[in-house]
Amino acid sequence: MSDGAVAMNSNEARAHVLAEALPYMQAYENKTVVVKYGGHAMGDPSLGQAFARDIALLKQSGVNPIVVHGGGPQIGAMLKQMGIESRFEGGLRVTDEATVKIVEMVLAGSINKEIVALINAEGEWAIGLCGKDGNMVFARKAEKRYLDPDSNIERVLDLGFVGEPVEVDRTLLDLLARSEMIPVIAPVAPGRDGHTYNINADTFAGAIAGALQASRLLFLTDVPGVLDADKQLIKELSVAQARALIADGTISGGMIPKVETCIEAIERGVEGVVILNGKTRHAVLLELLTEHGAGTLIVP
Ligand SMILES: Nc1ncnc2c1ncn2[C@@H]1O[C@H](COP(=O)(O)OP(=O)(O)O)[C@@H](O)[C@H]1O
Ligand SMILES: CC(=O)N[C@@H](CCC(=O)OP(=O)(O)O)C(=O)O
Repeated sequence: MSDGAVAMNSNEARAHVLAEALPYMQAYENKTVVVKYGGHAMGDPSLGQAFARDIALLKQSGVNPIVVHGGGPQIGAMLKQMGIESRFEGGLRVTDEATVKIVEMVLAGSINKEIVALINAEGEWAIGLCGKDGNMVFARKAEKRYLDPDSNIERVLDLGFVGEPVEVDRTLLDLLARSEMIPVIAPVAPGRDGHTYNINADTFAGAIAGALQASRLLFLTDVPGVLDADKQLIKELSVAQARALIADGTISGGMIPKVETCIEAIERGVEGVVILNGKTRHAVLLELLTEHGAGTLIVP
């Protein structure tokens, strides 16, 4: 085959892909898509680059992408280096005063700027923020209640400086949506009490998506989606089914805040919420711009 024929074929293939993607691109034009980029989905540099390319392409296609990132494993590694042990309750990191400083340093510092740099390298203008910037998010101390099996009395777990977002001011995000900038947000926010709070990145992404009435909220993690007791992917999950899987223990650990956030986001009016594997190259584009959505779609 001549070089010309190869070029023709690859051009044809590209045209075919574009023609298929066009209706989806048009459907998302000027729409907000919040992408939660989990710490487990990061790691491999070429995957990070592919992720950044997807976000840049969305912006270039007229979509308004907003990245909220995590970094749980990276925080764990830094704490370990400093001789601090990580402890989780119901998927949330118990966060004392020393820990919250490291959390802010890792999330709003190194990870945030790495993602900003990756998107900028794709020719776009990313801007790194956390809840503190532009008074975007205020949090309050999280209250996790549980039933003490010995006394049958409801107790409150003290997780230290773990917060839950209670106020989201969209002024800055609305301003950025009208600009060339792509917001990349770390899940750290102040409280009205003057403390800094560590917020689970899923919960934070849900609050942002809810406040903006986003068209889509995507959770990029390290598993194909929500798995059943036999480790098989559940393609669609109703709110009632999701609650039952949490109650019977099929959904555990970090998947609990993720699924709870999906439920809340749907209740707040986010149009579609998907949990999918961020380790699949170009997972974001494949999910949004092709017919074959991957992962678990949560429906009312
Ligand atoms: N039913 C389930 N289906 C899929 N993953 C689950 C389930 N129950 C628990 N998990 C765990 O949840 C993890 C994803 O949550 P998390 O570690 O917080 O991810 P991320 O860092 O991407 O937010 C999976 O790697 C898996 O170990
Ligand atoms: C309160 C709480 O647990 N905060 C999380 C924040 C980071 C996060 O959520 O990161 P992933 O999305 O990678 O899990 C933590 O300290 O690990």
